[in-house]
Amino acid sequence: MSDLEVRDLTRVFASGGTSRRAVDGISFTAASGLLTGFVGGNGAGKTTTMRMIMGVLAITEGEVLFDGAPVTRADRRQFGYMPEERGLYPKQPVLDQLVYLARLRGVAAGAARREVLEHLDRLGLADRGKEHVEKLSLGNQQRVQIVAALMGQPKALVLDEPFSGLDPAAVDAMGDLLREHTRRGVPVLFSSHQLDLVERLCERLVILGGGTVLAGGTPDELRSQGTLRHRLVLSGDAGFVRAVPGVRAVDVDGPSALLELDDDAAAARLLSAALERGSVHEFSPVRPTLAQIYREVTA
Ligand SMILES: Nc1ncnc2c1ncn2[C@@H]1O[C@H](COP(=O)(O)OP(=O)(O)OP(=O)(O)O)[C@@H](O)[C@H]1O
Repeated sequence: MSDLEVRDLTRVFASGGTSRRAVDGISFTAASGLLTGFVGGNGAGKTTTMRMIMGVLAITEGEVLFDGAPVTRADRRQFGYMPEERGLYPKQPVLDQLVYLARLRGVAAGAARREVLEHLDRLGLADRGKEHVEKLSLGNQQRVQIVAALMGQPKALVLDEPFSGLDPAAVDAMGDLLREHTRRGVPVLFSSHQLDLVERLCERLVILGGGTVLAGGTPDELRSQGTLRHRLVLSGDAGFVRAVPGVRAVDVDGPSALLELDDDAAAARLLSAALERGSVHEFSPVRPTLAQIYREVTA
């Protein structure tokens, strides 16, 4: 079991006499064999954290552990990394670059070629190997970047926005590929702004805001911390709910309303007011979505 762990990690950027704590004492674990989603608004500190994990940016304070020990340069060479700035050579053929990268990770020549061709095929790029990277569409360049990070059976994956710009078929292919790595026991940490996708794929989540960890856990754990809402569906118009004490209308649309209730007494008031006006078709709790949790913790 090789967890990737960050402990009290801090990065301060100093310039022109001012300093800014872009990452401020964060701790979390990307556990072995699990997909951990790293989410947070623009400027939350995700890229800075990933760069410190990979050693491309110096750590101001704190540490990164791999398999329980401080991460070494040799460990990092075995990590698959997809940096925000990407970094393939635009004027070189796709296949040559990927084989070269796989060889750098210690894969023998024949095996490297086979591995690259298989991955290109799975991401729908089987016939593009001879093309220069710059000739590909942005989405296809992104696919090539993904292949670059996955070569050579990496021991951990750190992927900055790997899903951005991918079409739904590529998202599915990518999800399947990442699962194959978690099945080998590899920790996978990836950042994303697509909460629906994170909710669908991840076993764990870390929500970052202003350089600190705002919340973390499994999607179910996070949902259970969120505000429970109720859906009310009536025979007539539901607009009256706005005037019921202890009831907050999140959304009212004709006979249907999504509500937050202060307590049981508010629920009782709401139901009796509804029944006075006609029949109640539905009154049920609504599980919070990850998007709702995200809005609550980052508010
Ligand atoms: N080299 C740098 N010098 C100074 N400030 C920086 C530098 N790199 C990042 N920052 C600042 O650190 C903060 C965190 O940025 P970071 O790129 O880590 O956020 P992010 O969560 O990845 O955002 P996004 O979702 O927009 O990519 C921002 O305020 C950013 O301006």
